[in-house]
Amino acid sequence: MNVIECSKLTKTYFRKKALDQLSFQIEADKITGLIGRNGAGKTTLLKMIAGFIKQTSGEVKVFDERPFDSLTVSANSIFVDDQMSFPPAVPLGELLQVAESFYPNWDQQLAQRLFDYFSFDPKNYHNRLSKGKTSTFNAIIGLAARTPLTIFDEPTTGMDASVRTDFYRALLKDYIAHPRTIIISSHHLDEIEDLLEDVLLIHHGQKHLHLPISDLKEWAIGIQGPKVTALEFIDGREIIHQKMIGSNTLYAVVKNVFSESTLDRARTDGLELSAVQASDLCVYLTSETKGGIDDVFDRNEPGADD
Ligand SMILES: Nc1ncnc2c1ncn2[C@@H]1O[C@H](COP(=O)(O)OP(=O)(O)OP(=O)(O)O)[C@@H](O)[C@H]1O
Repeated sequence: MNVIECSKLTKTYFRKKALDQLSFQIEADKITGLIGRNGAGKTTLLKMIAGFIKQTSGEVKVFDERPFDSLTVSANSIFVDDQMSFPPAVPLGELLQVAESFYPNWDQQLAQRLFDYFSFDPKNYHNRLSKGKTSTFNAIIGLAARTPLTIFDEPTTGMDASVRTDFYRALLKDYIAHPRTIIISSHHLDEIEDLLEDVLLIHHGQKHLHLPISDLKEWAIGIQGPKVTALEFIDGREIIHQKMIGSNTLYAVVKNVFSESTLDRARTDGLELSAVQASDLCVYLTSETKGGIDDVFDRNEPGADD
């Protein structure tokens, strides 16, 4: 069963397309990573799924309903980000109690254990928390709510490395015990790839790839060797990424559509073949063609050559 179905979903802000004809489905009880560069449209998409904003055109269905203003969707989902707001006068300890009345599947014991583990003071207030602590508290709410659809938009903003690791581990453990549909957006696929079943990669508001993480790991292949041999081997293929190593060795990434015998021949010809990390592949696929950061510094001053 699909929990989310998007068809030609488009969102335009002041004539600029934040989402452009996005079509995909997300099955129930899967963890999907929504990956994309800054401004790719991740938050816009997630807010539309949560029913916070309306599309310009196309269709989005969540639990078979249009999510905007849908009671079903709001009762069965939670949207966790660093902007979550809570009543400012209610201390954190009481917020956990109040949350219980909002979410039918709320696990008070889990919430309290995580609250204590991360050393929250029940008498403190949400608007006095540091950035990382705010994200951690919000993540606790998101986990303990156990809503059928849980949306985490960059949930680890501000968390330090060990808290991020703990959070992802808690998420995985709770998901295994209580499977539900989870979408988690991030720029850092490497941090979350062990959690994920599927990856949805978006770029400039468009779907780039939507596939199981296991397929993504085999989607491309790295080819390294003498420049002429490597170029001959990948002739006619779309080069996703390339760099020279020294003056004569080329490393190139291309889509892995080769047969085993073709790959064997490449090895015999002296080419080294390697897997491409899923996170690196996403970076290559969404890189902007404006050179590297070094070009900003290496470029001559305007008019210097005049
Ligand atoms: N309320 C708004 N008004 C105008 N433009 C907006 C608004 N919200 C988002 N945008 C634009 O839509 C595009 C997508 O933004 P969005 O926040 O969805 O991207 P994102 O992938 O979540 O980015 P990031 O990773 O930086 O958080 C951007 O160009 C952004 O400037």
